[in-house]
Amino acid sequence: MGSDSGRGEMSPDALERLLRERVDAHRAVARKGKLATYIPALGDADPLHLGVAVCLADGRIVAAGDADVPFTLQSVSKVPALLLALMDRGPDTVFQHVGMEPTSEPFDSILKLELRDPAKPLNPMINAGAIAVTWLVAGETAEARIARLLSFVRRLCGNDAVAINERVYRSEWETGDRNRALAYFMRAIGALPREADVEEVLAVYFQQCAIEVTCADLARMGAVLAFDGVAPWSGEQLVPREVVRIARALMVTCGLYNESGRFAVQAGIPAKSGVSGAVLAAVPKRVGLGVYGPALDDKGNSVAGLSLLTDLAGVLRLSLF
Ligand SMILES: NC(=O)CC[C@H](N)C(=O)O
Repeated sequence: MGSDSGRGEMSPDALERLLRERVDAHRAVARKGKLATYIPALGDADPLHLGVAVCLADGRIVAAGDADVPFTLQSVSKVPALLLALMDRGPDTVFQHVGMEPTSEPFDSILKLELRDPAKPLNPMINAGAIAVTWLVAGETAEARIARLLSFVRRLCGNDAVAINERVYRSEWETGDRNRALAYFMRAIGALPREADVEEVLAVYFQQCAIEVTCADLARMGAVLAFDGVAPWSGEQLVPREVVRIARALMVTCGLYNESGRFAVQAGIPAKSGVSGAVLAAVPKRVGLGVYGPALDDKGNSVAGLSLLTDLAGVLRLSLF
């Protein structure tokens, strides 16, 4: 693994040994967390699973633990949705509809919106902001927008087989009252325009959350972010550099909701979590990481996943700061 911080190279074999050892050391941390059962289908996961994959500068994947267990993106999908909306509309338009400030509230909070403080969602990494961003993704119909998003995620993951988990999608569609309330409230206060079809926006949002991947897919997505929009396995520029820069900044400040500050201090890596236990991480010019550990802490972030990433950030000197 390339390093510009004086550590020199670590061979893929040595990295794999390190990952295996660190995964084993952090498995027990999962016992402190709980599955997200407010989306009933997520309750079927094994809370003790823990997997990690690293995508290197040459596109190679090194993985350990339960890295082959599939899981849904959930809030990790907020990153590709933001990238695509920025590419479709440009930053000026996107940030007319969503802010760029961190939150001290949980990811699904309505509080700040109700106080109109400000009258648009705080940032694209919380549910309200992501719903606004999903609405900004170009496409004539809900079907067209989710099709564009899915094909974009496939490109970022370097995997054409990535698909939507219909069971997880339906499970959230049937129980997603809180997101429904958020989205209708947003339309009521003008944070979504009057002409927005809220049910359609929610259909796209719930489907993007239900896109199913593995740790390797997530690690490749992280690598595209780490290498300024270029896919290391093909050399293709998938996302403009400036758009990637915006996404990485928001991942550092907002990616783990009201736990982003602690993680920035302790690990210092741009990251985005999801309630499935997914964590996407991107270390600029170094590596992309995908972590899966479905037991969550009280902020809704993978408890063992974050402790594993914090540990790896220390051992491999990955902190930006
Ligand atoms: N934090 C998350 O991963 C939330 C995503 C989930 N689909 C929701 O909207 O509630």
